[in-house]
Amino acid sequence: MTIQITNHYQALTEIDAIQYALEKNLLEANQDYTCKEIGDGNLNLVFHITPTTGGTGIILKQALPYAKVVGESWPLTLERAYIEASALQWQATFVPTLVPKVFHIDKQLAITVLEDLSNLTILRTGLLNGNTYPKVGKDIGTFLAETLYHTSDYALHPFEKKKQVKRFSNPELCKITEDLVFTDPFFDSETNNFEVELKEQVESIWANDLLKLEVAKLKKQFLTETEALLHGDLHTGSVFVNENRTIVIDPEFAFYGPIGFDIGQVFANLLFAYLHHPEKIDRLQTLQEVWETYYQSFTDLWNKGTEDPYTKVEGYLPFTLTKHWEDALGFAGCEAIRRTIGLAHVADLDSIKNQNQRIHAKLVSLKIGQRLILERKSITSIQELLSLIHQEVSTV
Ligand SMILES: Nc1ncnc2c1ncn2[C@@H]1O[C@H](COP(=O)(O)OP(=O)(O)O)[C@@H](O)[C@H]1O
Ligand SMILES: CSC[C@H]1O[C@H](OP(=O)(O)O)[C@H](O)[C@@H]1O
Repeated sequence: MTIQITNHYQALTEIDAIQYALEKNLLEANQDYTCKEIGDGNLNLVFHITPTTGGTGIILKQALPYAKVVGESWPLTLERAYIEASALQWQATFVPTLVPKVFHIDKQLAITVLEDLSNLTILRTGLLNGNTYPKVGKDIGTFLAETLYHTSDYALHPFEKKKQVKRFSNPELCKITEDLVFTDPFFDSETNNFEVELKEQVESIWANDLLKLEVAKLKKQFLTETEALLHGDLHTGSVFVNENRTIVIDPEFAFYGPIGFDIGQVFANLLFAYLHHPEKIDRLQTLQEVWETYYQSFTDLWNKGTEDPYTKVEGYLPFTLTKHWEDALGFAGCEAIRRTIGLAHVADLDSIKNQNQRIHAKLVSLKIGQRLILERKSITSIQELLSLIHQEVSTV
């Protein structure tokens, strides 16, 4: 079967993907290739095309016009593919070694052709398998500081910043987060999914108006603040690693939002890695390194000079970093709760085979999630955060 390369969208097959890449001169013509669809995410097709003789190939990622995890009943804009590719290209200007190379973009077919990273491991998988990655905390901290600072009002002229806010308007993907992270888990919604053993705890969340008021405030921030271009879905399944390299992939949820959202998602997903392997304290050391690197790198970028004269005013930098910290804790709390009882779970918790241990880990996640939301303004240091985590792991 061959595909006509037209302006009309069609979802590719594995054979189509090879032909497409050959026609676009993305592969050498005088070789044979094999192609496998390897997408394990919730939304897209990911084709891995390699020479039949072996070795590195290319990745062809194509958005489907619906959410793959649910099916055609959940239509989804194809424009997200272009947002993802554009975010990767912009991020590459700040952190070229921390994002995959983009070889080709096709807006009509919602295709992005990317560097093949299959010799690396998805961070979530590597951590679940018991591996440790000494560089990853610093690399993610650097990624966060560089991408968030350089796309913010601190670094950009206000005209340029507002142009970028428009360019990265991503309402359909934001709506997924608004529903799945901030709303559904806090109400008795159909999308929720949790074990019966969690019911009592879940119902106490649904009945807790004080908690819901704080989540409402966090959701409002997500809806309205345009601090920087966020990755928007920065969990450990969005990071490739080996001992030497860290590569952040999959920014299809990119949009202008509150800086603490990206940081908080990283915090929560490292917490899940720790809850899976509570004997592996390095997961929390990584979390600490993410924050400390972020703090130092953001400070250095700020001190080098910014667009806004107010950034020279004493107290403004600590005020800003305190806001990022408090927001990160609150957003981490929402992520902890939604990945435990909402629609999209994480393998870190779901794959714990022993039933008692799994339920314990999930109860801890729910408890920590609630405390981070409620106490985000009174947890003032990384040490306090780590003590809170240790306390909950040993007492629930
Ligand atoms: N550049 C790449 N190199 C190798 N494998 C990749 C690459 N990008 C994605 N993958 C594989 O495809 C999977 C899904 O990719 P991802 O971008 O997370 O898709 P989705 O947007 O559907 O979540 C990843 O978990 C990884 O296994
Ligand atoms: C219906 S999308 C659910 C969920 O999936 C996205 O994550 P992934 O990167 O695994 O595709 C995102 O976190 C959404 O909230």
